[in-house]
Amino acid sequence: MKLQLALDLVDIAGAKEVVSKVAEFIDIVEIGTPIVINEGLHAVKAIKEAFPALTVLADLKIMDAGGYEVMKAVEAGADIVTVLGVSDDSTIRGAVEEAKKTNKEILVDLINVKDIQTRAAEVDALGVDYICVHSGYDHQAEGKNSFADLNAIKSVVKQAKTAIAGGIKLSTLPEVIAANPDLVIVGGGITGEADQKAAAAEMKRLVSQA
Ligand SMILES: O=C([C@H](O)CO)[C@H](O)[C@H](O)COP(=O)(O)O
Repeated sequence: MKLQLALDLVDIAGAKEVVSKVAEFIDIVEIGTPIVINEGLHAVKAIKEAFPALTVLADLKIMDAGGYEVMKAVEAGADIVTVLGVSDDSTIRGAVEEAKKTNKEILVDLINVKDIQTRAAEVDALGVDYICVHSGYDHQAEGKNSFADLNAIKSVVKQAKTAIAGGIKLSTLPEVIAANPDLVIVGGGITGEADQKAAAAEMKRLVSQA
């Protein structure tokens, strides 16, 4: 099981500062959608250049033009790029084809997908690398989480790795680990802590034991 740090509410300088504290405890660093909106793909390039040993995920949440947008993210240094599960099969197919050209990976985010079991099985058949259940900020504000969704997709996903994101904290991590995803994605559960290094270290310890 791997740990991904999601960086959302910071600029490039702030992202570098957080990663320099926790790099030894994370497997993947995510350049979150809000950073890409604020800073563009320069943020992906800056973090890859500063931390070349880390796998970098660009959370573009692609909805259309899958091949082109994956190409631009990979040019900037992304190792993994996200595409929305609600997008058309042709968008996901284009993203997968483009990523495969350079041995990069695609994570499909099932945020706002209504029938997640059916869509998870469909995108699994399209050859994506990760399928992620995700309660976004707006769902989190309504008290929702994706823990049950993870169990639901695990029974239908045969090929891809599974991932979970959305409001995961140290207190809820054991419940997430019990559902056995391949990848746990944590943003505020690390970045919002007074001692980010300690939070990341403890999360890495728990995730590594699974
Ligand atoms: O993808 C995310 C969200 O939609 C904002 O772009 C976050 O990276 C993801 O939810 C993880 O962050 P936390 O919920 O703070 O753990």
